[in-house]
Amino acid sequence: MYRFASLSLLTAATALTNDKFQHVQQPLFKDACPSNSIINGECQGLPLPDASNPSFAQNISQAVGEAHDSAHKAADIPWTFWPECYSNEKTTEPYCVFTHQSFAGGRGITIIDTATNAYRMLSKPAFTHPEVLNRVNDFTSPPFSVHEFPIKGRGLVANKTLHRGTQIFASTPLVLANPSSYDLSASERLALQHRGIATLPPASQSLFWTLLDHFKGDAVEDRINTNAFEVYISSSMTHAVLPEIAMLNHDCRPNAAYFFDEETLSHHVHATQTIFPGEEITITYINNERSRDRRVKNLKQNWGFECSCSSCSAHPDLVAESDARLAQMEVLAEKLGDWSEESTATPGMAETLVSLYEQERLFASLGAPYKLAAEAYAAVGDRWNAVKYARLGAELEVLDKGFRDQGVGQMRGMAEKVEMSWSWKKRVSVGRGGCGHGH
Ligand SMILES: C[S@@+](CC[C@H](N)C(=O)[O-])C[C@H]1O[C@@H](n2cnc3c(N)ncnc32)[C@H](O)[C@@H]1O
Repeated sequence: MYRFASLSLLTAATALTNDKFQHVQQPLFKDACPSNSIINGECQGLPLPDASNPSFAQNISQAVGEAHDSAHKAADIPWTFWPECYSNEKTTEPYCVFTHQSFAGGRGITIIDTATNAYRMLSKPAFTHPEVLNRVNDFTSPPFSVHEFPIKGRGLVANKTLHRGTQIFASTPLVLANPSSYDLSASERLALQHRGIATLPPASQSLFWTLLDHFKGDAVEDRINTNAFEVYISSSMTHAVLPEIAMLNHDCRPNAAYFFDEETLSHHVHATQTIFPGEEITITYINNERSRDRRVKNLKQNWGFECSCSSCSAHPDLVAESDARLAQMEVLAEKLGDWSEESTATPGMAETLVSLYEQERLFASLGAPYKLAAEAYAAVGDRWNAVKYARLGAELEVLDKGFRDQGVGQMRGMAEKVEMSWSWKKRVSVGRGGCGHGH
């Protein structure tokens, strides 16, 4: 019997308090009181940061309450708790834990990163213009319910019809953790992670503890590793834990796509095809334009699970047909991407490529073949088909790459003024037949 529950009704595990994690670092400034730490004649134990060039004391562990008081007393610290920081000979800058409890209307965020990166994030509209998050983290009437599946565990199931382009939800991360913090010793890294979770607002801590811990290692680190997504902020890759999107299971033929918007620090999930009530909403964790064996291996190696989606578990005869189509797609994409004089690419090839994606049910990935088709038609001067595919390409790519993506902008520009696009009549020449309709 399947069990349905709304996301907000998920049982929350008891949040760990910071006390549960015993940290044994000795304070470096044990008996000293730095001159800029004396407030109202009282020593705060840690030097105050200069907001424009913050430098926090390292390798000191304060109790959570103490860290809160220190941050509260300091006039120029934007964080709710005084950051705990560690460094060693491998790190170029200390790694700290920065928690901001009022971020995103009180959902809070904890950032495990260098002060340089954390303050860079702090300058994003997500912090400076909180109203940009007004429509984010709204789960009052979600278009899905949580459902327990055999083998793969919990997943999200649509409770109403979702059409292509419908936003399913948008949310901000609870944790942003720079993977370079692995340069710290395990005890220091875990100290930052545990402090990060223990200092989130209680409701967000509870959400964190509902997450799956696939690898059964340290309770916090395991939940981060099982559920984190790689995102880029100011060109720097970091791991984002988003508890709602972490409920979405993988499918090699997904019906939803997501992107991370680094300005608003928010993750957006949209339907890429019609999803009917009762259908599971799925995303992909990997590149699906690979053979079945490569996909299965990738999921096992990087995510640690045996893929149970329909295209992973299909009959070997069907797998062979699918793999043959995927191989044909690779050849066609390569030919269409050849802009040399010797290129044999035609709009017909682009139509075949689009059709192969559809036959493979790779609807969420159609943006790429649409773009190639738009360029192939533009290259022979076929305005209307070029515009048709440029619009379709922009529409789908935006769901996967975001509103600010350069490629999306290019497709929009092409749909607007195809004659100005770089590929316009690129494959029309006397030597190529010159009739304006390709080969
Ligand atoms: C981000 S979580 C997804 C939510 C998870 N099912 C839960 O109960 O919290 C990723 C984990 O879900 C499971 N999973 C996701 N997609 C799967 C699939 N297609 N087949 C088998 N297991 C899957 C794996 O255990 C994987 O490590």
